[in-house]
Amino acid sequence: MNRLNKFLGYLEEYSGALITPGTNLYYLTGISPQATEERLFLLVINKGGESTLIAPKLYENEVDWESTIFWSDEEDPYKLLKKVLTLLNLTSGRILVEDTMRASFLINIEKLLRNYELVPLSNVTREMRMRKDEEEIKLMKKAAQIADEVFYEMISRGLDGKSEKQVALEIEFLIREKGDGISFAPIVAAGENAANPHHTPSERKIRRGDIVVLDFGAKYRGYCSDITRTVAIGEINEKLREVYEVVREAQERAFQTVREGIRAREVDSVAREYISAKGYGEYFIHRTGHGLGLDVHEEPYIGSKNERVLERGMTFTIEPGIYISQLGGVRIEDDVVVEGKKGRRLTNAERELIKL
Ligand SMILES: CSCC[C@H](N)C(=O)N1CCC[C@H]1C(=O)O
Repeated sequence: MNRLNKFLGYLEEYSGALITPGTNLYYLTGISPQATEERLFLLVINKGGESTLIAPKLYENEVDWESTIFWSDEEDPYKLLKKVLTLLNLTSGRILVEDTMRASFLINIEKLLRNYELVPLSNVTREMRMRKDEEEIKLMKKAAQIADEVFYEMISRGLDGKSEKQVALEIEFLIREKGDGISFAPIVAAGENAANPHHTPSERKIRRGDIVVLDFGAKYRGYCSDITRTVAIGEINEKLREVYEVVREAQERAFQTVREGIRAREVDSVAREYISAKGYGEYFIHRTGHGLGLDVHEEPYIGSKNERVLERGMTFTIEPGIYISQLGGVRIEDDVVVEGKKGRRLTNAERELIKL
């Protein structure tokens, strides 16, 4: 059964859906147009499966959908939408709306949907997308392999003397060469900057004695990888060496607990309890991981409150970290898939501390 038909199966309590471009539209239809932020590009679908795509004329040669109305810059797309809603018998009820739809579109659309209750589309797609099939896992494995390769290429080139920004650019270039794009802007955080989990790469030069956090991911046919490795430039301070081993062991223990039937929060608590027992609990300031797929952050989140029971085919990261202001930080992250009684790592780059 194709994904759109499967989606229709979930629409019992809804009249239909309004879907703008993004990972849900791609997942359901394969349509993934670029640069649609400004002009309305909208798939309207009713629970019977009838649909019309309203798309800017700029995409005429690119988009191939059974029923499409192209609109030119001189036209008002909302007048077209009004007609389409009537044609598809979408006049009242509950309608699913893409969560990431721009407010400027939503404000205009709401005026046409006064009798509707708008419901986030993710209420349905979250459930569909959380369990990956074999084909999706193959694509994620490929995205993960690219991340591993880029890591090894970067450490063989060396980091000493380069700025964080330069390293981030090199990572991005390598990813774009090998895959389809980056999952997110690479994080390169050296020395004291490694204490900021989402550090923006700066002009700071990497030098001997630094610890360096490298966090990046590749996209392959839409699917993301996300890897973090922390390396040492020469000899690093003893405390950071200790912190590194605590994080490495916490990551390993959390990974070893992954299996079908366990709750997401239980994986989080294994990493968290270990780090706390070693005296660093207050420095582990984020969840242990997040689901990964077409989006770099999606369900299942591996956090202390998530009661979600893990199932075969779910994919997520395991990435505990310890961050100490003024000193630095360590994070080690792998992408993992649940395979029955155990998990399998999709990223496999060395986890022992690498000294460059
Ligand atoms: C999408 S930007 C952050 C990417 C990074 N790999 C990441 O997911 N995290 C870094 C700190 C924890 C974790 C997060 O939950 O943001």
